[in-house]
Amino acid sequence: MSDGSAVPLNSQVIFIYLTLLCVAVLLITWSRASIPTGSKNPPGPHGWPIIGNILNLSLKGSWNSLTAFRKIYGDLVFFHGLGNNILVLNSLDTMNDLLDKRGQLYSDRPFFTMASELMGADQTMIFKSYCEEWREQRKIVRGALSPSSVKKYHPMLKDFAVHMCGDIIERPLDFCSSVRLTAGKIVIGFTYGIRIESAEDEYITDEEEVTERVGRAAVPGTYLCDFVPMMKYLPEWVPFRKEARAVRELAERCASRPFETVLRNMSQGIATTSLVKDILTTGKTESKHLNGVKWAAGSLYAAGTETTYASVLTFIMAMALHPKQQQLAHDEIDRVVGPGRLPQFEDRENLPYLNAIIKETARWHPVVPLSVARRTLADDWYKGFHIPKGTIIVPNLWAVAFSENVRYDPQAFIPERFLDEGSLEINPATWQFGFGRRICPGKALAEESVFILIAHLIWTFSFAVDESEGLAPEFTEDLVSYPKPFKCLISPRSERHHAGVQDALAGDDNWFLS
Ligand code: HEM
Repeated sequence: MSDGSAVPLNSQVIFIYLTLLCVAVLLITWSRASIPTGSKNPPGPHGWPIIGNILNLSLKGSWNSLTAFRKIYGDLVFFHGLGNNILVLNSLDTMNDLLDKRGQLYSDRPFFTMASELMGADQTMIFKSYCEEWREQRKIVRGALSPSSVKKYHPMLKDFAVHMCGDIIERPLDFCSSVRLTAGKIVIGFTYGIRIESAEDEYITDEEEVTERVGRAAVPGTYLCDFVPMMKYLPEWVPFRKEARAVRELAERCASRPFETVLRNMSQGIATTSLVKDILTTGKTESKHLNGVKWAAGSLYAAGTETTYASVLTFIMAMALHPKQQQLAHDEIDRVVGPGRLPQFEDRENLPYLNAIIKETARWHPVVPLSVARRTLADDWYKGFHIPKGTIIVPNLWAVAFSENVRYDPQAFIPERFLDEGSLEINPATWQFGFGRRICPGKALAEESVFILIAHLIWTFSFAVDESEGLAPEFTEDLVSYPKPFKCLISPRSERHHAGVQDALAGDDNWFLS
C-alpha cells in the first residue's frame, strides 16, 4: 500500500516546490520590471516578467521606432529581458560621452556564437573583442589607411570612376551592379593591388558570398546557437555546424588567396602598390605578424564595399528624386570643371554645393543607421543611471541625422543646410564613421572614393525618375542600409560628356600595370 501512495506524494511535493519557485522568480522579475523608470537602469518601455521589454525592440530596420522613443524616454532607452540588456543611445552627446570619452569600457563588441566563433568572423577586426589582437590589427592598418597614404591611390580611384561611368553608359539599366562592382574593385585594388575585371571574378564572388552569409548569421535570432551556446558542441553533421564550417573555409580562402598573391608578386618584384605591400615593406614580417596582416587586410572587403556602394547608390536615388538640387550640382560642375575634362580630386574644394550634397546624402539616409554595436566591459554609471556590465550598446545614428533641433526640415533633402552658416546641422563626417577607439579606420579611403565616384557621376550623367514607373524610396534594413533595386533613367548629359568618358577609357593608362 505504502508503495502506491509514496510516488504520487513525492510528485506533488516536487510540483508544489516547482510552482513556488516559479512564482518567486516571476515576482522578482516582475518587481524588477516594474521599477519606476529612471530610478536604476535608464528608462525604457514597460516590461513583463522574465521577458522584460526586450520584445519591444524589433531587430531589423528599427532606427525609426528607436528615434521615436527619444520623445518618450530621452537620449537613453534601456531594454532588458531573457538575460540581455540593450542600451540605445539617441544623441550625439551620449555617443561622444560613452563611446569616446569612456572608450576603455565601451569598445568591446557583442559576441555571436555562430558568426564570430563557429564561422570564424572574430578573426576580422570588426567582430574582434577589445583585445590585444584587435589592437595589433588596428595598428597594422593605421598608417596604410591614413589620409596621406590614401592619396597614393588617387590615380586608381579615378580610373575606377571612369570605368564605372563607361559601364553605366553601356548598360544604364544595370547601374546598381556597376556601382557594386566598382566598390568591390576599389577595396580589392587598394588592399592587394589586384585588378578585378568582372563581377564573375572569383575574388569578388567569394567575398560577396562570405559577406552575405556572415552578415545573415550576425543578425541575432538567425541561429538558435546564439541563444544556446552549448549547441556549438553538437556534431559536425548538424546543418548549422555544416554551414559554419563551409563559411569558415570560404572566409579563410578569401583572406589567404589574395594575400599569398601579394607575397608571391613581392618575391618576384612585380607587386603593385597596395596596403598589404606597404605594410610588409615597412613593418615587421615574422610569421605571427604575417597572420595579423592577413586578417587585418581580410577585414576590409566586408566593411568597405557595402558601405561605399550604399553611399553612391543613395546619391543616385537622391538625384533622381530631386531634380532642382541635381541642376544646381550640374551648374556648379560646369562652372568649375567644364565639359572639356573629367573632375579631379583637386576640384573638391571648389565644389561646395556638391560637397553639401554628399553630406546631405549621408544625413538623409545614413549608411550604417545603428552603427556597429558595442558591449560594456564593466558596470558603469551615467547621468545617475546604472549601465550593467555586458550591456549591448546601440548608437542610433539615425537619431543624430534626424535631430529636430535644427532650422531645416530633417525629413527633406536640403543640401543648403550644410552651406548656411547659421545652421545647427552637424557634419556627418563627425558621426557616420562611428566613435572613439573603434572609429572606422577606412574613413579617409571612404571619403575619397565616395567623392570621386559621385563627382564623375554628376559630371557625366543626368538622373531622372521614370514617370511610367515612379520611384518610392525603399531601403534594405540590415546593418548596412542601401536602396533596394530601383529603376531610374540615367543618360549622358551630352555628346561631349559621353565622348569625355570614352576618350578617358581609350587613353586608359591602366594604373595597375604602370
Ligand atoms: C561611407 C563609407 C563607410 C561608412 C559610413 C563606414 C562606417 C563605419 C562605422 C559606423 C563603423 C563602426 C565604428 C564604431 O564602432 O564606432 C565602421 C567600422 C569599420 N570600418 Fe567603416 N565605414 C565606411 C567605409 C569603410 C571602408 C572603405 C573601410 C575599409 C576599406 C572600412 C573599414 C572598417 C573597419 C575595418 C571597421 C571595424 C573597426 C573596428 O571594429 O575596430 N569602412 N565603419
